[in-house]
Amino acid sequence: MSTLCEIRGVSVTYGKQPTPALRNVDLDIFKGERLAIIGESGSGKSTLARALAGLLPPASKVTGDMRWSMGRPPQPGRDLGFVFQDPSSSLNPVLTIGEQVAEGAKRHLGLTWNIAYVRAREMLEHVRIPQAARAMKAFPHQLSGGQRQRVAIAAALAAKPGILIADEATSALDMVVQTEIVSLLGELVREAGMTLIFITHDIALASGFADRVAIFKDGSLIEAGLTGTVLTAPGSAYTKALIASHRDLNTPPLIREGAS
Ligand SMILES: Nc1ncnc2c1ncn2[C@@H]1O[C@H](COP(=O)(O)OP(=O)(O)OP(=O)(O)O)[C@@H](O)[C@H]1O
Repeated sequence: MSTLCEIRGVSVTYGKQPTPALRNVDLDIFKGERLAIIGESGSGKSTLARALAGLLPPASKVTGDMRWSMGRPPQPGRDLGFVFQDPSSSLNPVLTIGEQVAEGAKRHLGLTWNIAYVRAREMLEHVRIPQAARAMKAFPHQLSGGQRQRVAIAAALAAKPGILIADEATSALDMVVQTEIVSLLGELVREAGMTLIFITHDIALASGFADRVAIFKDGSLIEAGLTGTVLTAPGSAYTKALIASHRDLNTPPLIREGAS
């Protein structure tokens, strides 16, 4: 696989904060992979996502290099789609579902409203919103949380970006809907050949579908590698503890006997 982005020595400090939120991170992101960024709350996962998307607040200080294969940072919305934990934060409450999904396609692909509207409906069908034609005319509050997240995914993908960042995109959903959305995301990125950066605090969820995992703690990258390798032979006591904390009676094993 070729490299999409080489992150080298990247540190991020917000405003006047005394300590950096991200410290000296070295990580490669490969084209077309599903990479899970895993860590507990405050470990710097969202900071890394915002740094990759160029969406850090203006007062933050970034040092180090992010070398993109296309020779420039991706343009949010066009080259890179973002799905957040709370779809309400990315969906406009006073626009219909159809208008907001069409908006990205219109703006970034230069489509007319009519064509963008057709594309929006195709996208809603693609993310399996029931009765897509009807949903086009609905407002966000008229849909369930899982359906709103499907709409947010459709909006993020409307301009056909090559990269999708899902930042705790399923954390607010119940287990069944969470599993459906994760498998939908996996399927969509695979068929479009996109790169997925999946940010989560849940190592069990990530282990189900990520090609590689990167474990963060207190702003530092602890280790990164193929999912099976990191889970079967973790290189740090912290990763071992994270894995162990998921081995309880309510959680299925991360690695099944005999799985490769
Ligand atoms: N805009 C901001 N201004 C100041 N500090 C911030 C800002 N955003 C995040 N931080 C701090 O940076 C550190 C890393 O936060 P970040 O949101 O990246 O972690 P995270 O792993 O994504 O956690 P969570 O899952 O809770 O969002 C935390 O200490 C947080 O308080």
